[in-house]
Parts: sequence; structure tokens; C-alpha cells
Amino acid sequence: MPRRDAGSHPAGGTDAPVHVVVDNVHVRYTTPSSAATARAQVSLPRRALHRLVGSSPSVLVRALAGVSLVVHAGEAVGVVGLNGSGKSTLLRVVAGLERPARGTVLASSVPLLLGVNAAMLTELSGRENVRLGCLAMGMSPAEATAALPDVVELAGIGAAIDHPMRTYSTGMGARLRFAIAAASNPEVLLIDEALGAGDAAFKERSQDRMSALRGNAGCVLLVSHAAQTIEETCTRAVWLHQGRVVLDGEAEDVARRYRWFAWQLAQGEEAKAAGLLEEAYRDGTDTDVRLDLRGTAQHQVRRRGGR
Ligand SMILES: Nc1ncnc2c1ncn2[C@@H]1O[C@H](COP(=O)(O)OP(=O)(O)OP(=O)(O)O)[C@@H](O)[C@H]1O
Repeated sequence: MPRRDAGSHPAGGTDAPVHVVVDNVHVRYTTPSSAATARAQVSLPRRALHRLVGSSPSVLVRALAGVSLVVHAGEAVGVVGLNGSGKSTLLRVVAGLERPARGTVLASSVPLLLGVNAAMLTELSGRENVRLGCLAMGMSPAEATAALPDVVELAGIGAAIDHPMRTYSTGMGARLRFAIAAASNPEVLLIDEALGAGDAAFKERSQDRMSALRGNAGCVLLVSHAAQTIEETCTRAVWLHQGRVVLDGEAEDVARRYRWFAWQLAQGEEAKAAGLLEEAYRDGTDTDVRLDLRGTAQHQVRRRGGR
């Protein structure tokens, strides 16, 4: 994946340096499907072959279908959307763990992805995992030793820091993972649902830490199903639906509109939800990115403006 210097200046909005550029990114997965529609797309001989070996034909899933966005230093961007809308894929593609079928991702430095499943050695204590985690993020042994007290304090799990991680609750594990990731002070921090399991005290600590990181010219991209977390934690939010950006704007506004849409769906009011989605899409913006040969990005935000 091209990962060049994203240092550029935007044509609109903030003047802060750009840390992440996602330019018309498409991600597709080919996945086996037992659905009749998938079978119907396969030729008869191939269908017979599938039956013979007991396999299923494949279908193409468009996880991201032309996503463009630009993230500046100092921003915390929340990503909301229904299950399967492409949120985790977006984070993975920015982290460089997924290669887009089309489009470009640029980051000013290697992004750090913090997920619920971030690898930990569960037989080791939290403290030992902190040390390993710091070394894995590229710290020297001396830096890891120096970072340890801060990480332990931020995690705030008391005596449990010396217990094996297999004895931790989900929330305790989440606190430790976040504390380890934040210790490296990454310029681009990607958080996938990893904060959801924390309690109120942790929520406050993690918000403080993210503010400090943003104040330090870093940026955060945060996926959460809790639209309220996005409202409280982020400066901006992106609503994804079926791999496309519906809205990209002020966190409170985007989260509120998404929440209202999701609530209508949950009530079985599908027509109403579809109307809200359409209206939000019309009110949204498109981001046009122009890359020059040196990999510098310029971008422009265009209103879709259907009303
Ligand atoms: N490895 C994979 N192989 C096949 N399809 C995948 C794979 N990963 C994701 N997908 C599909 O891509 C689409 C987007 O998935 P993604 O995990 O990005 O959604 P999400 O918005 O994060 O969902 P959730 O809120 O449920 O976590 C879904 O249709 C999903 O089934």
C-alpha cells in the first residue's frame, strides 16, 4: 500500500497539518455464500463441482465503496454506522492491515491500531504485558522501563496489574490495552470499539488521554457503536452506510442524526429510517483529494446539496 507523507494543507476547514488521507478507497472481499442468489450466478458445471466437494460459491462483498476523508492533527474523528457498514475495515485499511482494491491511503506516520482483540499474553501479568507491549511498539528497553509507571497509572487497575491477564475482566483488559497504546504517543491512533468495556472512571481517563494526544498534534479515529461515546469524545464524526460516507461533520450533529436513524430501524420503522438516511446523504459532503507526484495531498470538501 502506498504510504507516503500526508503532510499537506487543506483547501477548506482547519489549517492544521494533515495526518491521514483516504482517497476513494474501495475494499472488497470474496466470501463463500450458500444463498440461492450466489448459486444462480455460477455456471451449471461449477455448481455441480461445488456440490461434489461440498463447498459454496463465492460472492463479492463491498466493504468500502469509495470512501474519501482527510484527518488533521488535533482531530478526534468518530466512525458510526450499522453492523457491517465498513467501520472496522476503514480502520484496518488506514492501519495498513488491509490493501484497498482501489484508492490510496496516506498517513504521516505509522498508525497504531488498538482493537478489542489486541494481542496480549494472557499467562503473563498486566505489568509484564505493558513491558512487552512497549517493546513491540518500538521502545528501547530503557524507554519501556521509563514508561511503565505512567501506563500502570493510566490503566488504574490496582493490584491486578501483577495478576495474570487471563484473570482480567473485559473492562480491565480494555483499560490496559488503551494505556499501553497511548504510552507510545502515536501521531495517528486508531481505536476499534476498545473503549466500550470501560467504566465511567476509565472513560474519563481515556478521554483526558485522547485530548492530551490531540493537543500534542496527534489525531484519533474511533469506531464505536455507542453514538454517545462519539459525541462525548470526538470533534468530528463520519457516518458510514454500506461502505459509503453518508455524513462527515460535527460529532454531535452526525451522532445525533445517526442515532435517530438507528432508533427508527430498531422500531421497525424502515421507511422512516430510509427517509432519514436519504436526507442525511443529501445534506452530506464529498471529499475530493488530489495527490501530486510527491504524494502531497490537497483536498476540497463539496456539498452534495440536494435541497
Ligand atoms: N475478512 C472478511 N471476509 C469477508 N467479508 C468481510 C471480512 N471482513 C469484513 N467483511 C465484510 O465487510 C463488510 C464490512 O465489515 P466491517 O467489519 O468493516 O463492518 P463494521 O461496520 O465494522 O461492522 P460491526 O459494527 O458489526 O463491527 C461486512 O459485510 C462484512 O461481512
